[in-house]
Amino acid sequence: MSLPLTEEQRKRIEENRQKALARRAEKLLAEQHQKTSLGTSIAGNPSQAKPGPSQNFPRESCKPVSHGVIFKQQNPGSSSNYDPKPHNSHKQAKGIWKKPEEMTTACPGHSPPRQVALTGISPPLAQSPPEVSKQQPLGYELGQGHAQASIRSIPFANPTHEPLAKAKISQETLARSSGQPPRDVELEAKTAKASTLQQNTSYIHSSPGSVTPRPEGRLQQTSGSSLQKAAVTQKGRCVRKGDRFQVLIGYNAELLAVFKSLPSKIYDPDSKTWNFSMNDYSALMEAAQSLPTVNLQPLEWADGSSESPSTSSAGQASLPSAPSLAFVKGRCVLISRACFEADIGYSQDLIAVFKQMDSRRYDVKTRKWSFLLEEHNKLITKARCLPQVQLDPLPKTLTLAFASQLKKTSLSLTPDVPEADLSEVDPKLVSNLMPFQRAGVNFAIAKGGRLLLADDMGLGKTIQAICIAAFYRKEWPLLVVVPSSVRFTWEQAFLRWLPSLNPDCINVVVTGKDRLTAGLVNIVSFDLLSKLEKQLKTPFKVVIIDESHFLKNSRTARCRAAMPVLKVAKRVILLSGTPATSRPAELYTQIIAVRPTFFPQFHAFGLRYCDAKRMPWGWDYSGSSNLGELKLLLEEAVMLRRLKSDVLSQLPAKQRKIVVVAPGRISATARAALNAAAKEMTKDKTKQQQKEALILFFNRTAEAKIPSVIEYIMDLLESGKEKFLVFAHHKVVLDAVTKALERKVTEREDLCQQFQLSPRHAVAVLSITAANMGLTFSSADLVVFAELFWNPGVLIQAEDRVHRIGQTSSVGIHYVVAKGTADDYLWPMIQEKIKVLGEAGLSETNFSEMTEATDYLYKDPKQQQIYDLFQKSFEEEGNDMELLEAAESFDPGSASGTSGSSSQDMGDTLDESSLTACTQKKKRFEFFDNWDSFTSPL
Ligand SMILES: Nc1ncnc2c1ncn2[C@@H]1O[C@H](COP(=O)(O)OP(=O)(O)OP(=O)(O)O)[C@@H](O)[C@H]1O
Repeated sequence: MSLPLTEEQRKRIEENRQKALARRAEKLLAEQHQKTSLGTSIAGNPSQAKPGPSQNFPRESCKPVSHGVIFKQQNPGSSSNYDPKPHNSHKQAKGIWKKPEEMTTACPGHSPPRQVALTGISPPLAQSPPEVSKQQPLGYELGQGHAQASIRSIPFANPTHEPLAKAKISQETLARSSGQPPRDVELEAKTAKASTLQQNTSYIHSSPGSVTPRPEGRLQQTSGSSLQKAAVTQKGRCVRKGDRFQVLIGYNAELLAVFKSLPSKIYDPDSKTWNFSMNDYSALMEAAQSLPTVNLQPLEWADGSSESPSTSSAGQASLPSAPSLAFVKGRCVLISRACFEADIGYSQDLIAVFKQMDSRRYDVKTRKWSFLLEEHNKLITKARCLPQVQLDPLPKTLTLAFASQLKKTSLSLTPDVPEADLSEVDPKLVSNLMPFQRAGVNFAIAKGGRLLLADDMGLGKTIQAICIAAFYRKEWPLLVVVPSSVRFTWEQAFLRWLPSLNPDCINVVVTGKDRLTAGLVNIVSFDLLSKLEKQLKTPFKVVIIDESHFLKNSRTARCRAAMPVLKVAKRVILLSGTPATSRPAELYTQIIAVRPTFFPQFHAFGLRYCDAKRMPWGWDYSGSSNLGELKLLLEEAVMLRRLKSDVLSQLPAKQRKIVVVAPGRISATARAALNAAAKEMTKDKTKQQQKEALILFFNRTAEAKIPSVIEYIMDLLESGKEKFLVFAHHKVVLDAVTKALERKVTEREDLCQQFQLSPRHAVAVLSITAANMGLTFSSADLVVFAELFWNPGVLIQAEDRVHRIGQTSSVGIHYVVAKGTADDYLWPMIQEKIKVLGEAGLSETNFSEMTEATDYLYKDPKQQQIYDLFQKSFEEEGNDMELLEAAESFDPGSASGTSGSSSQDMGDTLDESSLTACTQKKKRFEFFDNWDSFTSPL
């Protein structure tokens, strides 16, 4: 418990205080003489008075960045606020600050900081606009003085709250510039004295006249050294209180007057303490420093560091004669293509500099100043002349990326992209490009063939990538790195869009023994690339990476294999609908793959965009910060992203895609079984025997496709496809997919770490025949058919579970087909039937025009025989049920492979009323793992 002061002690305190005040008044007077003579010339600085061309400022350019989310922000709150974390620490930032190359300019028009401060009609709060200054109750100058400046506290607008004796001349100078009358220093000194003696002020007093300091504010008896702040100093400290801070200190009348003058003051009668918003922090610390009887420790941060050495108790030791060491630091942040803002605390000197910028603009809401990029270097040069201010410039990467804006050569809000000359590219491809796809190709070519094409799913990244690569055809051989399950789909796309390309020139790498450079177009999976990369003697000049977010983790074998290839390539075309699924750190490898000179060190990127935090175990880069700026940088120099909603008018309602799965995934046993079944069909047999052979072939197809189907679904999940339906009709396929997804759900926690899978993932596994009607899944926009069905009407009905009223997006429909299986016959049969229906005006759908493999039809006579058998068998009345039953009961383990126990009700379609029952119906209708998310969009 603290003891009350004795009469003797109080007398001595008051004497010391009076002495200190007198010394300060003297010093201020002497100093102010000096200031007035220097300050007058600067006061007339015309740049300050004129409003500046801020009206010319492109308004929209300062709009916050909106659509096109490329990742989900983890801690959005951290992005815009002043960030006192390690990277901003005084020590570290100072290192940057002192860099010789950044100090080259000899500070044109350099004037001592105190002069700038005196001329500025700065508002009392860091980010207040000039107009506000007159209304603010706190009128003292928050000096950023250096060694000669000494204390420059200027009187309060409200004299009853003046905590300090004021220097008359300083006062006059400020009053002149702010249009206020000069004040009387002596009178104010008296007022200050009176206010100090107001012992009945209710603060943390227990009784009038007796100070009962809190433990933190225990009165101290000092040694009386001349270097000490005052004979008796009241110690206190600032502590965080939510987004505000609280001051823990004993009673001090002067400090109390300061408290009362701060706009954000709140007194908490319970704790008997005052708290303030962070906006008032610098002002309070500044004022507290100039009080000889107060020793206020700055806020402590989580890492135990103080905010600024200037506000440490050591910094106060030499008061009152020592200068204020207050230090404000902050950084420039890009807010649009054309402008940046200063994210920094209050400094009157700095505001004076801001006011010298012609393009200055003040945002009353954010309380931040912003400027055109062309004034960036000017502002930084001037700010560097202020010893108490550290305003970090935009990172070099940004100044390089926005060089044209910095040099004032372009102020447009969107980059100008010239039309590329595509006369050398196959006309079939060029004429089929949708307008936005053409714009994508133009963008890529304007960027020298290096970009991350991050269009939404299904917008045709493949056709654009092929077109971009074809533009650089003279630089081929081309390397295309893709997820394993889509290697053959890419082959089909090249065949479709580049008829000029000889099919033999396409090399799809299927095993670790194949050559990576055998073709003019070489298509390889990520995993095989890591095995074969050593084969590369001469580098590929043109490289496409599909699903480039597979490279997001630099420690994976995929990434380690691909990055060196990309580093030496001249053209790098990255494709991904989801370049990052959860955090900006995932973008780093893709950014440097496109622009190797950007952020050569990950740490610098992490500090700026990943909210990097130092932890006991190292740095944590899992957060996010400055996302608006990151988006601007990406859009300017790295990435092009359009959402479906942006280009919906150009898209068909349904986009069908045939996914040709790898024949290599079909096991030797399954292949043998398939071949045997196919042979049976061509033998001269009875109708019934032929039908049985067909059923067997059909069933073996299902079995053979299982690994490829599962691989494709897993790739979709890893590619960030969040919600989709999978249709199949063989029980074995439904079971296998269900099982694989169940495993995935169980493994989710591991997978979340491995692939950063979204918790929003939801997959519905449905039987084509049991769930093709009556249900609505319009919150999904992707349907995968793991198997084909001979009746296109049933397929279209199944497609329409997603494509129906309520669906506002274009729907992607992927048909998984495997060469050398029943799909070879089913697919052409479906196309044929659709065509007939279309001609009769019964169907609007044209499968063949909408899909890659238009020539997916085998014309050898034996195959024609099988095809005819398919047509016959599947068209005959009553055969549907027989085939379905066979599909349901197919047991791959059984010798014949044609039958098992015909168990469940087949072919029954579902309506809404039976929905609940169906969700229970195992193997027919499975959801992974969020049924509700399909019916009510997330
Ligand atoms: N201009 C076009 N003309 C005809 N078909 C097109 C065109 N653009 C895209 N398509 C078709 O749309 C479907 C989807 O295209 P693609 O697979 O390239 O999309 P994507 O952007 O790569 O999607 P994802 O991210 O899902 O892989 C394909 O079947 C493709 O052939």
